[in-house]
Amino acid sequence: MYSLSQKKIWVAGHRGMVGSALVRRLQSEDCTIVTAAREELDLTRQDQVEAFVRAHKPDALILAAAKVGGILANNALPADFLYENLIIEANIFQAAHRYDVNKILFLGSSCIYPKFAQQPIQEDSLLSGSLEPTNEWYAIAKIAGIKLAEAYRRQHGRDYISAMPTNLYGPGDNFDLQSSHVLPALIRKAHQAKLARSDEVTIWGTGTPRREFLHVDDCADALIFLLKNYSDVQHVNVGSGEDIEIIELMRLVCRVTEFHGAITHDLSKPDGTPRKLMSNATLANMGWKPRISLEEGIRSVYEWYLETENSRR
Ligand SMILES: NC(=O)c1ccc[n+]([C@@H]2O[C@H](COP(=O)([O-])OP(=O)(O)OC[C@H]3O[C@@H](n4cnc5c(N)ncnc54)[C@H](OP(=O)(O)O)[C@@H]3O)[C@@H](O)[C@H]2O)c1
Ligand SMILES: C[C@@H]1O[C@H](OP(=O)(O)OP(=O)(O)OC[C@H]2O[C@@H](n3cnc4c(=O)[nH]c(N)nc43)[C@H](O)[C@@H]2O)[C@@H](O)[C@H](O)[C@@H]1O
Repeated sequence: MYSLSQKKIWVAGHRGMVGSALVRRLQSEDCTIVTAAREELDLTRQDQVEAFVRAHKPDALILAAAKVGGILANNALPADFLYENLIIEANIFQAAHRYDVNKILFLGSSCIYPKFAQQPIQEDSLLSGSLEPTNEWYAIAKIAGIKLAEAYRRQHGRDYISAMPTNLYGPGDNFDLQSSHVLPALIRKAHQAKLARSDEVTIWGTGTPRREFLHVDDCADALIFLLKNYSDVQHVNVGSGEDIEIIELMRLVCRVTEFHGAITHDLSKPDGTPRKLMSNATLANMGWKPRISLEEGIRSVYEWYLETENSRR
């Protein structure tokens, strides 16, 4: 058991969707939260990362900073997704070890697993097959992050661990229709179609791929649970244990947003991996489970979207 009491915890990426959920969750712990905005600390710059870690000497850090995006952004910007994520990870692990930060929680993603991995995906299917081409650049960088945690543990005895969250959603998500993940895009599209009194709304691809979703507040809770209770070389899946077809997800979003038109398909856009439901047995066996149902989560995010709509335009 790792106690957070009186500890200094650096949340790297605290302005992002996951980072801000982690800050909310850590506020109920007896710890000091350390943060730095990108303007004062660019994590792609080794000198800046070293100076920051040397100056602040956190007891632990959670790496929730990354170049992140949906299927189209991943496919369109392979160099950015590979380079930025690799260098952020390399800088942070190196500086943490150099200045004696003994605890890191690294965040990967369910896209690290082979495109046709057996479902539900067990942690040990990593590197057992080919990756999904639309996100292999990001996946390779995330696999490197897992291996950095493993390597520093093996070579230097560091307590560095990795968690693989499934597709996340929640307040603070990116609603840009080109670069976002599917759920914020569908909420925005359905809402805009309702306002425009349109007869239809368009989803990308066939609608047959299945995805697993977890509310970011459940994810943050699971991550703090792991930080406190887990110390091993094996990365841990963080998911809800349930998945849904994209077309069904759109129907659910239409119900929540009260858009009653038809759903059409843009087949020029990729489907990506057909299914990536992760096994959540490792976390469940440790006693953690999610609390927010998908419908409840979508309703609360839609409320958040409406409240913040004006500030986003
Ligand atoms: N969203 C998902 O569905 C999902 C699923 C699985 C895993 N994850 C993982 O969760 C983590 C966080 O994702 P997220 O959804 O919260 O993404 P996000 O909302 O885009 O947040 C990423 C954060 O990283 C910061 N950042 C990126 N590059 C930086 C740099 N060079 N220097 C300083 N800060 C930098 C961003 O800063 P700015 O605020 O300045 O842009 C932002 O605060 C990532 O590791 C991701 O792989 C996310
Ligand atoms: C969690 C992240 O998942 C990402 O994969 P992935 O689930 O396919 O990424 P998403 O962009 O969430 O797309 C999931 C599925 O939803 C479909 N989809 C339907 N309509 C839309 C839409 O309007 N916008 C978007 N974005 N999708 C849409 C999309 O074609 C794909 O089959 C990876 O690229 C990342 O690397 C990361 O792992």
